Amino acid sequence: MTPESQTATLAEVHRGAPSGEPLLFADDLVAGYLPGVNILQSCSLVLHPGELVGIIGPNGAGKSTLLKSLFGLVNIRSGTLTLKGEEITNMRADALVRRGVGFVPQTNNVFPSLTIEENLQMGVFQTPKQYAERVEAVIDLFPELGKRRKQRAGALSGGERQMVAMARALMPEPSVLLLDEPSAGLSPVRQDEAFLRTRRINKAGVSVVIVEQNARRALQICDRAYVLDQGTNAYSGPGRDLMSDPKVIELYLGTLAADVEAAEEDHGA
Ligand SMILES: Nc1ncnc2c1ncn2[C@@H]1O[C@H](COP(=O)(O)OP(=O)(O)OP(=O)(O)O)[C@@H](O)[C@H]1O
Repeated sequence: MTPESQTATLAEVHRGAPSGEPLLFADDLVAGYLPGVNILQSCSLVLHPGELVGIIGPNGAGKSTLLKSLFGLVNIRSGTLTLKGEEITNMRADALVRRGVGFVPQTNNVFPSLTIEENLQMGVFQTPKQYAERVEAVIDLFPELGKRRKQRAGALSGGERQMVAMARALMPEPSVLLLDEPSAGLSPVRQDEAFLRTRRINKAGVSVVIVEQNARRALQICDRAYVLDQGTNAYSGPGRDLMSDPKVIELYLGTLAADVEAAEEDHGA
């Protein structure tokens, strides 16, 4: 492959990505859980400073697996992962936290027997002195948590737990935040709040990668997104471009909303 054709291919895989050195670069990852079974076949992603990048795609496409491989939780079998130009392939999660990467899992993401305050302390267990410095800035992003610091996390609703998990991940002041389906299991209103909160965190200077089932909402808030299918990159581009791309609509977003509207118009509703 000539350097020119390689550049063309890269531009296609990362359509719409800014130029310059990426903050995070996953290049051609092959990864999986069980020996001999690759879930990610050849998967790439770049995140530039200040970006909010989405990962969408059908069930089982490997979205969460890609996110976990960025945080050292799934074995990368080939390909490379770099953070600010330094290789971090298969680096352990605790080392990644020290380098400024935060991760919010989709489920089991709080310590239920600990209070909100203690959960936030766990976020900086490697650097406990940071707690006093960071806690008020983080509570500013989640004022609801400030009023309930002594409440046990196990007694909170799904949406409130999600807030605690995000707040805990923000305690060490990460430069990259990896979010696995922050809207999962929430009511539509709470989902909207989760998306707006994600955007606010991004605007506060944290670069974000978000995996989402709610593809339309994710595309509305993301600068760019990757559509995965069967463990590999299917499409990519700015969120709004993907939302109006007929192929993406047909295969991944569904046409139900448009169909319902058309049917209602036909029936004079
Ligand atoms: N811990 C695990 N051990 C073995 N296989 C797993 C494990 N976790 C996920 N997989 C497999 O990896 C594949 C991709 O799963 P993944 O959770 O990454 O998909 P996804 O795109 O996030 O799907 P969804 O939108 O349904 O959450 C699936 O076939 C799944 O069965």
